[in-house]
Parts: sequence; C-alpha cells; structure tokens
Amino acid sequence: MSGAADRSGPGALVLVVGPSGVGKDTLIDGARAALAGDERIRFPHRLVTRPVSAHEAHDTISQADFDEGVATGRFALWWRAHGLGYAIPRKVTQAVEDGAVCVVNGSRSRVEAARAALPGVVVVEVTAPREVLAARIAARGRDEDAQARLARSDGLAPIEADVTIVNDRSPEEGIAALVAALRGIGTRGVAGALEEVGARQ
Ligand SMILES: Nc1ncnc2c1ncn2[C@@H]1O[C@H](COP(=O)(O)OP(=O)(O)OP(=O)(O)O)[C@@H](O)[C@H]1O
Ligand SMILES: O=P(O)(O)OC[C@H]1O[C@H](OP(=O)(O)O)[C@H](O)[C@@H]1O
Repeated sequence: MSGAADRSGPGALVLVVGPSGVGKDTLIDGARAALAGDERIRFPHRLVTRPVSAHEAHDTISQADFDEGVATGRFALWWRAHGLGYAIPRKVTQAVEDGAVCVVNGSRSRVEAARAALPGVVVVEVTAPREVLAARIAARGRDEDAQARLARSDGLAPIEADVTIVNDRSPEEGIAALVAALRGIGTRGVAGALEEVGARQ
C-alpha cells in the first residue's frame, strides 16, 4: 500500500456494501482478478477478528488488538457485526490520498461515518431480492446464523449509495458491473462510475 500512485484520476476509497449473501466478496474477488494489471486500483485486506479462511483474503487481528486499536483511534474505520470486529487500516486512507483507488468490503452501518471522516469515499451498494439472499446463504452452507444474517438488514437504516449494482444475474455479470464502476471511478470519479454502470443496465 505504500508509495504514491499514478495521479491520472482522483483517489477513492470504494466501500462495497450490502446484505450478507448478496455477493460482495464474489464481486470483489472477480474484480481483483480482472483488474490485476491495473496498479492504481487496489484491494487492500481488512483486519478481521477471525482466522484466515478461504472465504475472504483478510488479515487476522486478535480481539485484544482490535479493542486496543478502537480505543486508541488506530483504524481509519471499524465496525462490529456477526460477533466479529472489522477494521480498515489507516495506510489505506493514506494510499487514497496518494491517488489510489482502494476497494474494500464495508459495512452499511458505517457509510455516513466514513463519508464524514475519510477522503474520497464512494459507496457501491450491491443488492438482490431477499429470497435470493436466503437461497445463497443456505447454499453457501457456511453460516450457523443464517436467519440472523438475513434479519440484520431489518435493523439498519437505508443508505444512500453512489452506485448500485443489482447482483441478481450471473456472477460474471455482477463482476463486470463492478469492474466497469471501478474503471469509471479511476478515471472520472463517481460520475464516471455512474456513466459506466448506467450504460450497462
Ligand atoms: N450472481 C450470483 N449468482 C449466484 N450466486 C452468487 C452470485 N453472487 C454470489 N453468489 C454466491 O452467493 C454466496 C454469497 O456470496 P458472497 O460470499 O460473495 O456474499 P457476501 O455479500 O460477501 O456475503 P457476507 O457478507 O455474508 O460475507 C456465495 O456462495 C457466492 O458464490
Ligand atoms: O450488515 P453490514 O453492517 O452492512 O455488514 C457487516 C459485515 O458483514 C459481512 O461480514 P462477513 O464478510 O460475512 O464476515 C460484511 O463483510 C460486512 O463487513
């Protein structure tokens, strides 16, 4: 994450948000592969208080380190969900200030806090009908708390997204929409993303 990025466009912190099972990690993983040749668009790891798994490329942090980081303001952004702690390291926002487009899986609960406190925040909301979410969570077979994951959306205020991707078709179509949005953000900011995604729908 270190080093100044090419400043050919504005830096951005792209928060990919949406309910559990909507496909955030699928779209982010696909976009990472598709954009591997683009050094300016980066996919930094989050810190999560769970062991490393095939589910997501993240860095593990102990609960004690997480709590200490929250108490001392060490993270650019943090939240708790599903009994876990999540954080975005400050080096990510430094890279954004240097002109990088950094893409992370975020929380709907921190969208407004991020906009208020961090540079270049762009919110990409991924949506799908609730019955689709339920079927995907069940098929994934990972979560003992499947019902709680679905119900979490009921307790969250609606967010105002900059870009919305409806991931109700194939994963490839959802990935293509995120790739197009990120390329647009990289060249023309939010307006570029809207042009790219709007042109595809
Ligand atoms: N467009 C799609 N069509 C069919 N299945 C999909 C699609 N997108 C994602 N999936 C599948 O749905 C499941 C949930 O996707 P994924 O884990 O990426 O969601 P997520 O939003 O990151 O969820 P969580 O917040 O719970 O981690 C996975 O098994 C994934 O393979
Ligand atoms: O419901 P909200 O707050 O939007 O999202 C909370 C968190 O839930 C998911 O966790 P995981 O990846 O399944 O561990 C997402 O990654 C997100 O960070």
